[in-house]
Amino acid sequence: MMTQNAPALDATSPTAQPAPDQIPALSVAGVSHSYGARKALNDVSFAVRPASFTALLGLNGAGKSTLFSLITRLFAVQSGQINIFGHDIGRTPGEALRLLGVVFQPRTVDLDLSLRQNLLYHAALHGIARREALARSEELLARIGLADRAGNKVRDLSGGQMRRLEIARALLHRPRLLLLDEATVGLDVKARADIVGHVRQLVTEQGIGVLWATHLFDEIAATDDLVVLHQGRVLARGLVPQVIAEAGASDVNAAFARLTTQASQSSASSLRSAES
Ligand SMILES: Nc1ncnc2c1ncn2[C@@H]1O[C@H](COP(=O)(O)OP(=O)(O)OP(=O)(O)O)[C@@H](O)[C@H]1O
Repeated sequence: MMTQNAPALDATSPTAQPAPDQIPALSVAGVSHSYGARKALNDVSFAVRPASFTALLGLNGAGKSTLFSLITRLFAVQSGQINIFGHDIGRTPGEALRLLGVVFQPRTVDLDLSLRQNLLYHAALHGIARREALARSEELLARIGLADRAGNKVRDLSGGQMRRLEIARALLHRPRLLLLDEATVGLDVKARADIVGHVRQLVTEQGIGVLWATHLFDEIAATDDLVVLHQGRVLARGLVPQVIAEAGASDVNAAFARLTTQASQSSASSLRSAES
């Protein structure tokens, strides 16, 4: 089942020139990716609206990290197209990546530097002048409640605090689209709720478009946009209540179970007919 969405969420609709406020923060259109003979993504299409929280829901191996590697240009796009606020990441990577902030699944802060040093180092990589970098670092550290720890080594922070620091770092160059790949992995319930709450505030207060990759149903809210990714394919996309209703389910958990069962049954039956 493929859930249809409001026009702004449809990456593949043949609109001529969308109005600037309708340009998706992210559009992924017909993207496939293979590692040798293994197809990790198969004709993936969806969009993230500006100032929205889009949950990308998939189990381990669904293809979430592969998709993030393509959006951030760690891998070249083999087929399909990815645009960030209308900028094709292949043809105009500078404009596209300038608008993008990323928090990867593995921890990437330097444990032996202070919080402030981590931020300043990253700001320098983005070409932000030192005085401005200092001001932005202090502002972001205050926002994540760690201003008083600015001079401490990152090693002394809790897992949740390190994640908050990584989110602050991803925001230093003031991106309009933020990708987070399983950002709450390894955190306790309270730290997870804090991180999700913080990111949701970025959407409502600063209008940032968020793509939040997760395998945890309780991180998804009724007001979110949802993309269900399973074995490299998008099984459903749309507002959460839409996806649930179209799957004939009562909640996200049940919708996911139904959609993935149907997908497994249909791939088993195509395998049987190919063999007969
Ligand atoms: N470098 C690689 N070489 C070969 N196959 C890979 C490689 N990276 C990923 N894969 C395969 O591609 C598929 C998608 O993996 P991917 O890591 O993108 O999924 P994921 O949803 O991010 O899962 P996880 O949350 O476990 O990282 C899986 O079948 C995986 O085994």
